[in-house]
Amino acid sequence: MNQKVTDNYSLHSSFSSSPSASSYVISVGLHTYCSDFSLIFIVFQLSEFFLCYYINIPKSTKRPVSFQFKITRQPTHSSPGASGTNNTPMTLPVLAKKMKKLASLQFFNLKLLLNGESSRGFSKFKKNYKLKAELGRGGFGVVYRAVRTCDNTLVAVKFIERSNVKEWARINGEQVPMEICMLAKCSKIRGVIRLLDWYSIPEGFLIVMERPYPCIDMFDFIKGQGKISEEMARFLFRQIAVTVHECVQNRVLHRDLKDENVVIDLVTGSTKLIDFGAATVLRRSQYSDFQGTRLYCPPEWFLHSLYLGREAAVWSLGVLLYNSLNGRLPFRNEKDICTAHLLGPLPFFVPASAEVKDLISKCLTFDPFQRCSLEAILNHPWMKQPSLSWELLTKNKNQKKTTEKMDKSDDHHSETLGEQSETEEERSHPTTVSICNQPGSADEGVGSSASSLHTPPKKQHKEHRMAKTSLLAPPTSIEMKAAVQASKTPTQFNVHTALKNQRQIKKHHSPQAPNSTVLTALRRAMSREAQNRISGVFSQD
Ligand SMILES: Nc1ncnc2c1ncn2[C@@H]1O[C@H](COP(=O)(O)OP(=O)(O)OP(=O)(O)O)[C@@H](O)[C@H]1O
Repeated sequence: MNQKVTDNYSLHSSFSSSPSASSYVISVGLHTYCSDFSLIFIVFQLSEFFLCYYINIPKSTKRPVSFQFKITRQPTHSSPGASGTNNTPMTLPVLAKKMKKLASLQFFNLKLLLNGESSRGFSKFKKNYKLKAELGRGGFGVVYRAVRTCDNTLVAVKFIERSNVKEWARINGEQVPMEICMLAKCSKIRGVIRLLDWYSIPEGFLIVMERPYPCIDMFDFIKGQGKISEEMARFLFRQIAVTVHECVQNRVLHRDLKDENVVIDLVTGSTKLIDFGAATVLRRSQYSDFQGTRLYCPPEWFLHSLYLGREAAVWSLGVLLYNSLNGRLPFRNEKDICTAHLLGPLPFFVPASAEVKDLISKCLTFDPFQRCSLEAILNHPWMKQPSLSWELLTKNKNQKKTTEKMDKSDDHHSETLGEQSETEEERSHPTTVSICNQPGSADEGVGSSASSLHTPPKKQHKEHRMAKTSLLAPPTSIEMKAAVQASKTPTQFNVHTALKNQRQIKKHHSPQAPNSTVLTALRRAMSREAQNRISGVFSQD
């Protein structure tokens, strides 16, 4: 056994047992949390065993220190069936499994004991912020409205489960999800949502961000308008493109650029890029991993499972701009993404200038090496045209309606997290869907299928994107083979078979949408305060 228990602790392989085999000693390496406790003694009951932690930490230790678990069979109790025969202790694998489960939670309490109250623990969070109702959710996180109690600043709090974190980084020596690190790196960029704070709880992380008020995400904004004018699209897109360029200059690649990840301040019209959950450090070489939204993903990913950072960002911006103007995505599925260029220019469902069409086609160039650069987007003639002010752009009735709606909706969300029932919570979020091409899913009627590229059906003309996309796991090699095959031989049979196969695969690979377990985790963390108090009693001993 040599298992990683948490990011900060590891169980080493040294089991030793007494001659009577009635007790074990497990040595545990403690890598980070060193404080000036000299001895801590805690007892837990594990099945028919008592588990004792002996922790001996010299004062001001800089090096990793170790402590021991001693597991002793209860003298009064013996259960032959459960884990062995009389006088036969649990088998090592069973014991190790139980230990691992128990240890991951107990280590968190241990950290509190060693360091006193953590400055990034849940009780500190509770002291500083008042959590309110849910604001939005995606594939990997739930975002809550909250208020900073000291000055009533409105904030958004995103909870991400530890198990959903794919990439880690370090801030001041502490291991954090890459999302926090990337947000911190972009904290000075005006168009990026500002990271205010973050907290670590055993189940995951709480990211505290600024929350413009009143605000709306761009998906809802476009949906509310049906479509937005070219002037409005320019006003918003220019800010987004500048922000993406600035992120890249800070060596941050967002990798999930889409309307759902842009928040619009309805008073000023300024846009804020959110959700750095798929972000990573920008590099010159190609990437072979992807966690973003597939309908915004460039063809090279589906065909070669590789992409270059800047080039992929330009493609996503092209999808975003097309979507802003048309109220629908340009591609319905991977096959569309890989084959649309063979079928001529993309259809437009609204009148659009030649300049904006030119910019979109330059962003959505099939060959990444021929695709325009981020700088070329910023210098494109369409981007250089003067735009109206936000006040003038929003003077029409529709936009006012959206603003008023947002004002009211915030008033409605005054209930605290503890008061919100789980059924209410589930009812209020029926829109998160997978991007599998299920009938009635987000992609049905969104964008253009290969067959509809030249002759858009009249019915589609009035349809708008109704539901948000969600994150999906990267395609498997089978999926990619299917897409490549489909792009090479676009006959109805192959396409149908390939997509059917992909659907089946996706069923297994889509991450589970967060459900009430996330909320339960938060509630559990709230009640942990009580548990910590009990741990405090042990420390006094
Ligand atoms: N700082 C914020 N201010 C206002 N609204 C926000 C903020 N952060 C997130 N939201 C809302 O919450 C929604 C979900 O947030 P976010 O995209 O970060 O979650 P996610 O789980 O990573 O989503 P996805 O699966 O789309 O990547 C957003 O679409 C937006 O509506």
